[in-house]
Amino acid sequence: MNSILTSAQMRLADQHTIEVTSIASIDLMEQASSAFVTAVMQLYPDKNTSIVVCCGTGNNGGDGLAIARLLQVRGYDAITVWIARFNSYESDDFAFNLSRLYHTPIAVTEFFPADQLPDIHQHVVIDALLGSGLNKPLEGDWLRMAQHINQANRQTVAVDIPSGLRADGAIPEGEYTVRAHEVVTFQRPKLSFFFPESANSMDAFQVVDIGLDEDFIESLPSDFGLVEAADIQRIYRKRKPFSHKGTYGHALIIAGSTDTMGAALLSCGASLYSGAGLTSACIPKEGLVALNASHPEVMYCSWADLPYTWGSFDAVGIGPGLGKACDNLPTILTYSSKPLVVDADALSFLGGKTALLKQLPLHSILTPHMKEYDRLFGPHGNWWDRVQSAREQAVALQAIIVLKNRYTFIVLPDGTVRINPTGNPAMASGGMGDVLTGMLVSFLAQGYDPQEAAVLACYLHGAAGNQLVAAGMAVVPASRLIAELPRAIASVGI
Ligand SMILES: NC(=O)C1=CN([C@@H]2O[C@H](COP(=O)(O)OP(=O)(O)OC[C@H]3O[C@@H](n4cnc5c(N)ncnc54)[C@H](OP(=O)(O)O)[C@@H]3O)[C@@H](O)[C@H]2O)[C@H](O)CC1
Ligand SMILES: [K+]
Repeated sequence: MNSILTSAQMRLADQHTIEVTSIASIDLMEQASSAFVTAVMQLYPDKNTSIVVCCGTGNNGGDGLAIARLLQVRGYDAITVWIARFNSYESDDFAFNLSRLYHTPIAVTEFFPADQLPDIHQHVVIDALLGSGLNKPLEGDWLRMAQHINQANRQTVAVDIPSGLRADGAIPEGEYTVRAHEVVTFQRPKLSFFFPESANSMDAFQVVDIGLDEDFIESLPSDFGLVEAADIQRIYRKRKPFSHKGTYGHALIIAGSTDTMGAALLSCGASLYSGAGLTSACIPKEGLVALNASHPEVMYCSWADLPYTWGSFDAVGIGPGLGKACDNLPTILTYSSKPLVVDADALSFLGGKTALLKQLPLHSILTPHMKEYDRLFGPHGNWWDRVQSAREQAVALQAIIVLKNRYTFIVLPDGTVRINPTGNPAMASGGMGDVLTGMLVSFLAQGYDPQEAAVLACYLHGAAGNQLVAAGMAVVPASRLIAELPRAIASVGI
């Protein structure tokens, strides 16, 4: 897992690296700028590409100056530098890099408050106005400069972070930032990149290694970690020789109603294709023909039989398309406790029912999307507040809250958050949540502990979608995703 640092911690890592490795801060800036330039050269290999580097006067601007020089050294001839001299501040490394720039043929123009800004006719804008040192919203000349860059509508690449975007904390609605097509960020992604509000500021990001001390970074306490393929390799247990269906557990999906049987079928299919030894469906009887036709391997269990068969299940998922049958949830919670996944209608049913929420088995997995989350725990004005609230709720309920989004936040009972990196917009369609629920139940039934099951299911769900996109699919329907799950699992280990 890659821990994600606050901007204050990033500064610490910066200082620590300078002290321990005795690298001078100007050389660290050079390393960062060089890594940025390598990324830009891949994005725009044509050395005739005209580029304007817009610099502030702090270290983000210092990076910008070094980037301009290094681009020129590597053969890019159409480089222009703009400097925003909107206050008297200059960092030492900015000043040093400016003196170096004067030994190059690069044209430098300085802009002072209220100066008119010329049209941007270059193909690419490199945004090095403000970085992780941002401490207030853009206003005055800074705001005008950011608007000018955005209005030019050029390919924009931000250094470390789009100017005006905060690295962590709530992103207020309507906060103005430079809008970057690509962010080349240093050493670690910034926390705000994973929050939906950042979509106004950037399309994509890539992380470049600038040589900060990794051991030190990983030793810093962090509440947020980015799940990596290595975590999945560590969690996933290969199927054993001489194993049989009993080895991989019995999953029960309680889902579906007359009008929403599809949700139940998707969950059952996902459980099956994620490797549960047995999957049973507690669905209305009128769904049986469809169940047998779509997943003949899945067994049927009636509501009436549930109290008697309950002991045979290793994990239970409840909610997809369940509708009015959610009224049975309080009764189900009186049965012996089992690893439980609560989704969709069952989550809405639990909204405001604090006593019932507290009756959920320890380390149950709740899988709300934004609206379901707010129905459960009250409205939230932004994603930062929602995630902070989920951290409190996960601790209070000793539950795992899988807050679904482009980057799903897996909030653990100790209040820490794992961010899932996999998934893509081709997967943005109905039924994906039902698939995730089936996967979660399947992994619980197979004996993964709830935290492992949550990380594994979220990662492989997105990985399957990524595989289909890589294979040429522009849209990934949920039923197609199910069929891809075995291949996503195989990519971890057979
Ligand atoms: N470890 C690393 O990741 C490295 C990062 N590098 C680069 O350094 C920047 C961070 O540089 P820093 O000098 O700390 O800060 P900025 O350049 O982002 O900002 C400079 C000053 O700007 C002022 N400020 C803050 N907010 C605003 C605003 N809204 N409007 C105007 N001015 C603003 C603030 O000064 P004040 O006096 O106003 O408080 C800042 O100090 C990082 O992003 C990387 O690009 C290194 O190059 C390598 C190591
Ligand atoms: K920037």
